[in-house]
Amino acid sequence: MVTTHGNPTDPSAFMTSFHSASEPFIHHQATLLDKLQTPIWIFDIERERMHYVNAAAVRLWAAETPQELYARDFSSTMSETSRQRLADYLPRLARGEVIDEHWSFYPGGQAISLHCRCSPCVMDDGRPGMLVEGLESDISLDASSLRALEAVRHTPMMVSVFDGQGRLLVRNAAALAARRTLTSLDACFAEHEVAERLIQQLEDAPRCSLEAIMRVDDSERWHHVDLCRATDPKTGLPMIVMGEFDITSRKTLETAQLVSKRQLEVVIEGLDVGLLLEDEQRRVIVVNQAFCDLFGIEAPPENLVGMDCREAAQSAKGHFTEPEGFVDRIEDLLASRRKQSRDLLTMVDGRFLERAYTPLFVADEYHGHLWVYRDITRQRHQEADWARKASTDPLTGLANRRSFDESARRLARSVGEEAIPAALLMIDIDRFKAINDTLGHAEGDKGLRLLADTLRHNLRERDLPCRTGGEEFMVIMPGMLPEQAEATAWRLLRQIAEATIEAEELPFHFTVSIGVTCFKPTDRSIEAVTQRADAAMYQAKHAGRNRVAVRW
Ligand SMILES: Nc1nc2c(ncn2[C@@H]2O[C@H](COP(=O)(O)OP(=O)(O)OP(=O)(O)O)[C@@H](O)[C@H]2O)c(=O)[nH]1
Repeated sequence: MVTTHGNPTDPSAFMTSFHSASEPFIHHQATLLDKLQTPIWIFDIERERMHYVNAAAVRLWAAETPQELYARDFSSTMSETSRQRLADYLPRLARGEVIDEHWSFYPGGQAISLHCRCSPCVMDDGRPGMLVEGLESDISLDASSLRALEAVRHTPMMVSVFDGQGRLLVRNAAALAARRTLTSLDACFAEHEVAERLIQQLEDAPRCSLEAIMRVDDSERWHHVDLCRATDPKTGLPMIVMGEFDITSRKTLETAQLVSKRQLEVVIEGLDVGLLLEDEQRRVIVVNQAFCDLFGIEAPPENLVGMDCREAAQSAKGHFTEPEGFVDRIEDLLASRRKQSRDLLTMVDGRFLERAYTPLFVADEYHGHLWVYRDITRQRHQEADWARKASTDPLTGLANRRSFDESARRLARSVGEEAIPAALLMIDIDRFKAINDTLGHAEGDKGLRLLADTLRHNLRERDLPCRTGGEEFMVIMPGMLPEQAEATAWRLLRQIAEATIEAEELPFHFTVSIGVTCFKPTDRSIEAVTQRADAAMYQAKHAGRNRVAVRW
């Protein structure tokens, strides 16, 4: 009927012996197999059918006769894990491998764990079959032990058992699937000497756990590894039981998080803005070096983590020109919570800080707030410089036409609203063309600068002298009554006439004509007042120059 061969690595030899055997001898062999106490059977894995079963094996399935088992449809009763195990066997048996594993049987409710040696064989129709010998029969286990055994067998955790020296004794399906070939504990670890260290460690402690890079069939993976010391119940020899599960995805995620956290720290440290992150209790979560530098804090930023920001604000308020305003504004912003905002802070040492407040919400839940402080002193100075340049005449340094227009408009408005007096002078150099033509343009410029200096040094602080055209100047005089304005005009006229310009060839003098007027509440525009000043100035020109004329 069926024959197995002695050398499982050579299935063809088995076929030869089968065909050369005589019928009676085979029959005799079958009878002999029934006499054995060792359960033996041949299973057709592909069809999930029993192909042969000896008398000792029949009882494992609680059957009365072999025929009963030959007729049985195992596919309907077989568990998915058992089917998977058998499917794994197929290629291994085809390679001629002999597989030693435990299987559980439940004849009549009794639990039996049997050490099965599974060898390849060829069945009558030439297809591959699996010959099983139950090597240790009748190991009766109580139900809970068996359940534990089954759990170990089917768990996705990789369970391997080694002897005291780390040589592999047995392992479950998951451990087998991870590493097809394995002989020692040492071969499990990617790093050398880890196994040796762990074996030593287990001499002092009953168990240990670690996360390690492990070698599996095709690659290296991160595993969580639990090792414990045990004793073989049969031999009394020490054993090491290792349980492993794959944590590669978690480790990859952790590494990515670690990298991005570090990157974030580097970015925060690299920022030249002071950054302070507070939690909802107003405790420091993150602060950078730039923040410490801005406030002259000598301690390293990490020392500030956990600090109470309310107290810190109180002790920092002295840095600001408006200390109470600094603290009150913080409280206002925190009370508003949802609004982002920017403030300008002026420091007592002359610096300007811009402070940005950003409340932090995660999924609509308030998680504290971020303060970003930026030193904008240079920017402010630059802006002031640009503004000054935009409103200053480069030759004389006096306010230019644009600045004159703005100031005159402002003054005209307040004269209209508050009825305060204000005067305007228009000053024009007499016969300036002749100066340019005879002495040259550069000498003419000296005359313009001298006139500017004379105005700058002989007017009140609140008066605004402007160069509004080539050789035309205006003076805005807030609070000045008409007669005072006229007197001032005559004084200036004399001072200008007396001034000497140190020219290259010969020192020279020049005179000016001045028109005087005042701002009136009835003026509809600044053009109205400038036209009056202009008319007065031309009046002075026509009257012979070097004089003051008024037009009220
Ligand atoms: N050097 C110099 N001359 C200027 C500048 N801007 C205007 N001028 C000159 O100022 C002169 C103005 O001449 P005019 O408008 O004819 O009047 P004026 O010669 O002063 O005679 P009156 O105003 O009638 O007394 C012109 O020669 C211009 O070239 C400047 O920035 N520098």
